[in-house]
Amino acid sequence: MNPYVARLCQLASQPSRRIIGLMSGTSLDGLDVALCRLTGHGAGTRLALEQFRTVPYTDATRARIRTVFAREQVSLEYLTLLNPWLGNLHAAAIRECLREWNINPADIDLVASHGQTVYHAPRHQHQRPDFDLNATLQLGDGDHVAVGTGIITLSDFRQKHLAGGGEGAPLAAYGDFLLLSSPDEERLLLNLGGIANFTYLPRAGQAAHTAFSTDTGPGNTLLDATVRAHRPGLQYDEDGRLALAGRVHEGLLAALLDHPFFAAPLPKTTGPELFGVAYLAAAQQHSATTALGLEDTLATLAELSAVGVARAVRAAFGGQPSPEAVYVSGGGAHNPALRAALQRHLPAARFATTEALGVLPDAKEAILFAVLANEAVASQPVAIGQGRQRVPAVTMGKISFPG
Ligand SMILES: Nc1ncnc2c1ncn2[C@@H]1O[C@H](COP(=O)(O)OP(=O)(O)OP(=O)(O)O)[C@@H](O)[C@H]1O
Ligand SMILES: CC(=O)N[C@H]1[C@@H]2OC[C@@H](O2)[C@@H](O)[C@@H]1O[C@H](C)C(=O)O
Repeated sequence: MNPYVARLCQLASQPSRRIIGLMSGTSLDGLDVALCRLTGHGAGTRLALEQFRTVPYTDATRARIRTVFAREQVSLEYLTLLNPWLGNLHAAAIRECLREWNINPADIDLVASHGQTVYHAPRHQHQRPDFDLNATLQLGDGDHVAVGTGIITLSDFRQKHLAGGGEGAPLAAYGDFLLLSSPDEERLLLNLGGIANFTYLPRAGQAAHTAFSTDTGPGNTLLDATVRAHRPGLQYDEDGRLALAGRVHEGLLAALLDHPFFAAPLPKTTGPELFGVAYLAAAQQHSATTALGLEDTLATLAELSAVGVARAVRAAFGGQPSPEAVYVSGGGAHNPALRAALQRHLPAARFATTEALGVLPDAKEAILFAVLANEAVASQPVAIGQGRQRVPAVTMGKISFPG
C-alpha cells in the first residue's frame, strides 16, 4: 500500500488532527495561516486555534497576481507560470510559520490550501449561452504545497461544490454550520472581506436544511481600489478615517445600486470581476460624480457595502424578523465606517465579532478550510441546506501526497 494512503487512513481514525488552513482572499493582503487542532468531525467538531499569522504579500507578489486577477484577457503563459509559483510561495510561507512557531512539519497532519482565486465566473456573471455552467479558478498548485512542505495537502476545494451544482462559493456555510451553530440562538455570520457574505444558521438541531450562505456584494474591494487609486502607497482606509470624514452621495449610491446583482435571488456569488473599477467608473459617469472627493466617495462605498448586506438579509427572510445575533469577521470588521453603516441599515441587529464565539475574526476563513479538510478525511459529505438553497452535500478538496 502507498504509505501516504496508510497515513491518511490512520489520520482519519485519530480522535483529533492538526491541520494548517490557508486562505488568501480577494484583498491580496497576504496569506492567512491558521494552525488548528480539530477534534472529532461533523456536528461533533471542536476547534482549538493553536497559531495564526498573516504572511503579508510583498508589492511584487501583489503585482504578479494583479497581472491576471479578475481580468478577462491574460497571458496564458503567465497564468501557467503563476500556478506552481504560488504553490511554492504558499509552501515557503508554511515553512516560515512553522520555523517561527518552533513546530516540526512532521507534527502537522494536513494542509488545507484554498489557493488564490484569480477568476470567478458564475453563470449570472459570464452570461455565455454556450457555457451552461458555473466556474471559478484558484491558483497555487496543491502538489507543490505538499512537496514543498512534506505534508499531505488538500486543495482546490471549490471545484467539487461546482460539480455538485453550486457556484463554488461561499463555502463558509459548511464550516460555520459545524463550528458555530447554537441550540439557543439563530445566527448570521457576516464576513466582511473584499466581497461580503453571510451564513444563516438556524438553531442547532433544527431545520439544518435552511442553513445557507450567500455573497451580498462588495465588502472592502471598491473601498480598497479607490484608496489605492487616490493615495498610492496606501492599501486601505485605515480605521475608516477617510470614509468617516465624508458624506454619502445619494446619486452615486443609487447609480451603484442600479445593478441586477442586488435584486438577484439568493444564494448568489460574485467577485471583483463585476465589482471592480469599471463598475464604479460607470456609476460615477451616470451620476455625474467623477469629481466627487475621496472622502465622500469612500463614505458612499461603505454605505453600498452595508446596503448590499441589508438587502440580502431582507431577501433571505422575506420581510420576517431576521436573526438578531450578527457575528462579524474579516478585515472589514476593523473598519468603523462599515460597521456604523451596517448598524444603520440593520437597526435591530446585535453586532459582535466572532471573537465572542471563540473564533478569531481574521482567522475565520483559513479555519474554514481546515474544517473542510477535516471533513474530507474523517467524515462524510456535510448534509445541510440541500435543494432550494443549493448547498450541495459534498466532500471537498483534492489530495496531494508529498512524494
Ligand atoms: N484597520 C482597518 N481599517 C479599515 N479596514 C481594514 C482594517 N484592517 C483590515 N481592513 C480591510 O480588510 C481588508 C482585508 O480583509 P480580508 O483579509 O478579510 O479580505 P480577504 O480575505 O482578502 O477577502 P475575501 O473574504 O473577499 O476573500 C483590507 O484590504 C481592508 O480593506
Ligand atoms: C470565489 C471566491 O474565492 N470567493 C470568495 C470571495 O471572498 C469572499 C467571498 O468572495 C466568498 O464567496 C469566497 O470566500 C469564502 C472563504 C467562502 O467561500 O466562504
